[in-house]
Amino acid sequence: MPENKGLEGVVVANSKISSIIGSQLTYGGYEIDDLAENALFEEVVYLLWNDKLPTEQELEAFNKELFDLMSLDDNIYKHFELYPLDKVHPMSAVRTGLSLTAHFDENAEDKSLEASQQKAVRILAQLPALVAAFARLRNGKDVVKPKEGLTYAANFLYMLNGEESTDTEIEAMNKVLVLHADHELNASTFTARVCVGTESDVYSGVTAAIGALKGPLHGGANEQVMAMLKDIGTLDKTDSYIQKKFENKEKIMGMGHRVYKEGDPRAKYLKDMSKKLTDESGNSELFDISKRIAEIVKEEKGLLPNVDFFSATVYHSMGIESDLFTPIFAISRASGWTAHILEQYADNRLIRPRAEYIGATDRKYEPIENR
Ligand SMILES: CC(=O)SCCNC(=O)CCNC(=O)[C@H](O)C(C)(C)COP(=O)(O)OP(=O)(O)OC[C@H]1O[C@@H](n2cnc3c(N)ncnc32)[C@H](O)[C@@H]1OP(=O)(O)O
Ligand SMILES: O=C([O-])CC(=O)C(=O)O
Repeated sequence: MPENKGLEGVVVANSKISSIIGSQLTYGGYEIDDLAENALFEEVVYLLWNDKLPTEQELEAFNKELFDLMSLDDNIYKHFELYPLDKVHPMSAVRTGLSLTAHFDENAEDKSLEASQQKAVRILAQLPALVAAFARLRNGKDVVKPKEGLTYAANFLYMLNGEESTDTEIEAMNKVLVLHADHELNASTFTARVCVGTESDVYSGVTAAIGALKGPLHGGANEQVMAMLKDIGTLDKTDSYIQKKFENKEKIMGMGHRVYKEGDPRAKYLKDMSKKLTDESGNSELFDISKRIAEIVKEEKGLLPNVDFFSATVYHSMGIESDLFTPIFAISRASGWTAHILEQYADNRLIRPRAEYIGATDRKYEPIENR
C-alpha cells in the first residue's frame, strides 16, 4: 500500500489562490471570516483571478462583462429538448451543458492567456444561467433571462425563481457562494489542474472538475445530507438512525474532512444561517436533527461538520430542490477552478504520478480455444 493513499498530505503545487493552515482558510491572504462577512461574491472572484480586490470602477466593469455573457446561446436552451429532463441529474446536465457552451465560443481552442481569461468569465457567467434554465424547464416553466443591475447572487436566484428574491435570501446566497469559492487542492480543483496540465483547454478542465465535484465524498455530499435528514424525519429518530449507520459502517454525509481535523471554518457560518433560515421557514426540526447528528458524530467518531453539512438546510429553507445543491456549489467553485487553471497554465508541468504494480506477472498468451 502506498504510504500516502489518496495523496493525503502530499504537496504537489505552489499556489497563491487560497491557503489552509489548521482551521484557518484564506483567499489571497484574506481571512474567510472577513470575506464572508463583507464581500460580494463578484469581488471574491476578482480577487481569486487577479490576486487583488477590485476598485469600484474595476468591479463595475467586471459586472458588466459578466452580465453581457450571462444569457446562453439559444441552441443551449434548445438542447434541453433532446433528453428527458426529469430523469437526468442536474450535475450531469451541468457537466454536459457546460461542455456544450464551448461549441458556441469561437475562441474555444485558443489557449492564449487573454482567451483563457475570457473563457473563465464566460463560464462563470453561464453556469448560473445553465442551472436555472435546467431547473425551470424540467418543472415545465419558461426560461428566465438575467436582469441587468442585479448582483451575481441575486441574478442567479432571479433566473431560478422568476422573481426577485428578498434581501435576506440574496445575502444568504451571496455568503454561500463566497464560502464555497475556493479550497486549495480539493479533489475537483486537482482534477481541473491535472486536465489542463496536459495543455488541454479551460472548458475541458472545468467539465472534468464538475465530474469530480459530483461525487458524494466531495460536493455531492450536500444533496446526501438532505436525503439523510428526510430519511430520519423527526428528532426522536436521530440517535437510532445514526447508530445503525455506524453499525453498518456507513459514513455520515457532511461530516469529516481530509484536511480539517479541528473543524471547517466555513461550517459555523452555514450553521448560523441554517438556524436562522430554518426558523424563518418553519423547518426548525431539520436544524435540530442536524445539530443532534453533529453531536453524536463528534462524540462517537471525533468528526466535525464540513461545508456540505449545514449548507443542505440553508438551501432547503430557501425553497431550493435538493438535487440543485451540488450544482450551486459548482457555480461558486467555478471561480476557484478557473483561477487554478490559469495558475497551472502560468507554470505548467504535466501532472503524472506513478503506481506500484501489484498485479500478476510472467503470464503467457493462451489461444482463446485453450482458455
Ligand atoms: C466539499 C467537500 O468535499 S467536504 C467533504 C464532503 N464529503 C462528505 O461529507 C462525505 C463524508 N465524509 C467522508 O467520506 C470523509 O470524511 C472525507 C472523504 C471527507 C475525508 O476522508 P478521509 O480523510 O479520506 O478519511 P477516510 O475516508 O479515510 O476515513 C478515515 C476514518 O474515519 C471514518 N470516517 C471518515 N468520515 C466519516 C464519516 N463522515 N462518517 C463516519 N465515519 C467517517 C472512516 O470510516 C475511517 O474509519 P476507519 O479508519 O475505521 O476505516
Ligand atoms: O478541500 C476539500 O478536500 C474539500 C472541501 O472542503 C472543498 O472542496 O471545499
